[in-house]
Order: sequence, then structure tokens, then C-alpha cells
Amino acid sequence: MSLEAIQFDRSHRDNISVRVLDQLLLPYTTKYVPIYTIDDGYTVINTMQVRGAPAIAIVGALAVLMEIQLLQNDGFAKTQTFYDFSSFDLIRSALSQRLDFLLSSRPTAVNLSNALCEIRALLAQSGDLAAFGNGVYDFVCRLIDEDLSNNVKMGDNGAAFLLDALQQEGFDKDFAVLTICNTGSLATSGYGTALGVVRSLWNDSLAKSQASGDGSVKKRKLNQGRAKMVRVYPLETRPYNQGARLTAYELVHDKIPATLIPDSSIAYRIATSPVPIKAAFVGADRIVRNGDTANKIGTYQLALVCKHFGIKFFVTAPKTTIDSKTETGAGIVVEERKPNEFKHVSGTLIDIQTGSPRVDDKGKPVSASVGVAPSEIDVWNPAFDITPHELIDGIVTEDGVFTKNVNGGFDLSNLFA
Ligand SMILES: CSC[C@@H](O)[C@H](O)C(=O)COP(=O)(O)O
Repeated sequence: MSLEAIQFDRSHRDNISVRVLDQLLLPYTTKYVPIYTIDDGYTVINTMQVRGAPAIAIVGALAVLMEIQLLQNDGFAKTQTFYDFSSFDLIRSALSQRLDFLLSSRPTAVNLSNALCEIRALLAQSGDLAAFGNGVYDFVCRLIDEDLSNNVKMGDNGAAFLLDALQQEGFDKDFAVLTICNTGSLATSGYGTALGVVRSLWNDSLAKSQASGDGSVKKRKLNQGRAKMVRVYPLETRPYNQGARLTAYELVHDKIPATLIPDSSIAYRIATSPVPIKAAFVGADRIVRNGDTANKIGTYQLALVCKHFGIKFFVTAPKTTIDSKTETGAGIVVEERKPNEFKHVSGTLIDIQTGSPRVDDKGKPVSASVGVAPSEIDVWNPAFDITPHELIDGIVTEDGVFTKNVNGGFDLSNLFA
């Protein structure tokens, strides 16, 4: 069973519930946080309890749906003070402010903005709360279902593209790939973006080795070549070491052979890897019109090192991550995180003797923060960087893999439709 970042019970349309996995507590503690309102959605997104551009958009949309459900409850409507129920126009204007507030939770990933834009259009065209609720419900169900099916398509597209390229260059051996950030099931509605490509490559390797899996994912050969991915190197990835905390956790959970490496070791790992590293797959928080890509801090340097070694560098993202309004990376706002997220390290206390988590008297792992830098030091802690399109060899989407034209530019206009 794959990991689930978001639990959305839609079995009863009039009584839905939403819970999100608190990713700050992983990998030792599994705790789901209920979402009832837009404020709850804002908090889990802003504090990074939920992470990943697609997952953030889904949780944002679900928070709006939950708030509408609450507003339709007479008891709540009578006690709250923010909304004025005397007309739907007044409710609409309050809701519009609530959407602005929700959008301010994380600025860089475009998926949340794209989703809230669609919700705004529904709000404008709805005649009452019930119609708006139905519209948002249909929208969010579609968003979740399409995200999952697109991720599987992207995974296979990226994996098949690399395997075909390797076959064309006559490479028929075992290989490894690099990845950064948190791009798997925990960051999406399932399967993942860049980690989805890794998953598809691993399924292909299993099929080529005729190994039997657990049957939950159909293993299929993606081409007739003999090259097989045998290992992935996830980077530790800041902020909050999400590669170590989340990607490594997911790779262990899914039994995909992986070696976690420090962000600062990329060049040395490539130079000394026991199996050749043939590609890097990364996700995206925003891809603008010329292909410049915002992604987790460290992605730019990964692309530069890959360029140095002649290793193919692919961005993997669904069309919901495309920003068709911004021309170049210079127009992207890069979020900066609080200094203390860098100066302190939080996690589960580990018993130094046994290496096991320390538990309280109820058997629950104990969390703690420790300082790792002088409290007075000035800090710059960007969450993202922008990789110029010149360093990107291909953009993997659900529609296929986009490569550059003879002039070295991406033509992404088909994605803007
Ligand atoms: C799921 S692909 C997108 C990722 O590569 C991306 O950096 C991302 O969304 C990570 O989210 P974050 O919430 O900033 O940790």
C-alpha cells in the first residue's frame, strides 16, 4: 500500500472529511491532522505539515470545500462572525477574501494559485452556497483523480524516454539516477512526479529481472533495451531535510534501492558512484513560459553539476505546475523560510546506545528541537531556486517529454492550452 498524504472521505457527499499526514513528524511518527476550515488549510500548508506543490493545491481546495460544508451547517452559521449571511453577494465577497488569505500561505508553487483561480471562477458563476459547494466538490475530485493518473503517465513517459535514449547510445548496463526534494506519493495524490519516474524505472527493472513484486503495482517493461536502474540517490534537501525525512522514508517503504546523500556531495558522488549515474529527475513548483523552473533549493546546483558531467537533467511536472502568465524565471517570487528553520533541527529523540527512537510513557516517540547555529547569526534561507532552461534537457509531462528546439529554447505553447 502506498503512502497517503491526504485522506479525503468522499463516500457521503453531505458529510465529507479531510485529514492530512503531519509530515513534520515523519519518519518516526504517523499522525493525521483534521481540516475543517480555510484557517486549518492555511496552517498545515504554511508550516509545511503538508508539502509538495500538487498536494498543497489539493489540500487548499479541500480546505475551501470543508469551510463551505461548515457554512452550510446552521449551528456554525449562527455562531460565527466573519460571514454575513444576509445575501450570497456578501458571502461571496467574504469567501473571496478567504481565498486571498489561503493563497498567501505559500507563494512559489503555482499549483495552489492555479487551483484557487479555478475556484474563484466557480465562485463568480455560482448563484448560492450549495451550487458553489457542488462546483468545488466536483473540481477537487477531478483534481485528485487527474493528478494520480497524470503522475503514472508522467512516470512512464520519463522512464521510457531515458531508457530509449540509453538504448540509442548503446548503453545496456545497470545505472543509477539522482533526485532532489520530496516528489513522491507524499507530495501528490499518489505515485509522484520525479519520484514517479523513479518508480516506473524501478518497475521496469523488476520486470526485466523477472522479479516478483507485491502485486500492488503492475510491473511492465518500458522498452526492449537491457539498461536497468538499480539505485537512486536522493539528496537530503532543505528546508527541513525533506529528502532525508520524506523521500528516503518513501523509498524505504516502497523497497526501491536508494542511498541518501548530502546536498553538498553531488559532484563527488557522480565521480565515484559504483554504477554510472545516467540522469537526474527533479520536480517543479513553477515552470514559466521559457522553461525556467522553480524547484527546491539545491536544484540549480544539481543541474550545474549534471551539466559538468554530461548527465541528462529532467524536470518532471504535471500541466498544473505550468505558469502560463510569467515569461521567465526572473518573474518568480522565491519564498524565504524563517531563520530558525535553518538554525534549529527538529526531529525524534534517538537513544544513543540503541539507535531507536525514545518513547514517552504512552509509547509515543518524543520530538525535540536542538540549536545548530549561534542564535545571533544572520541567515538567508530560501526554500527554492530557479534553474535556467539552458540547463534543462527535457520537461516530462503527462503529455510527453518536451525537449529543446534547434535554437536551444523550449516550445511549451501546447501546454498552455
Ligand atoms: C511534487 S514535485 C514538486 C517538488 O519538486 C517541489 O519542490 C515541492 O513541491 C516541494 O514542496 P515543499 O512544500 O516546498 O517542500
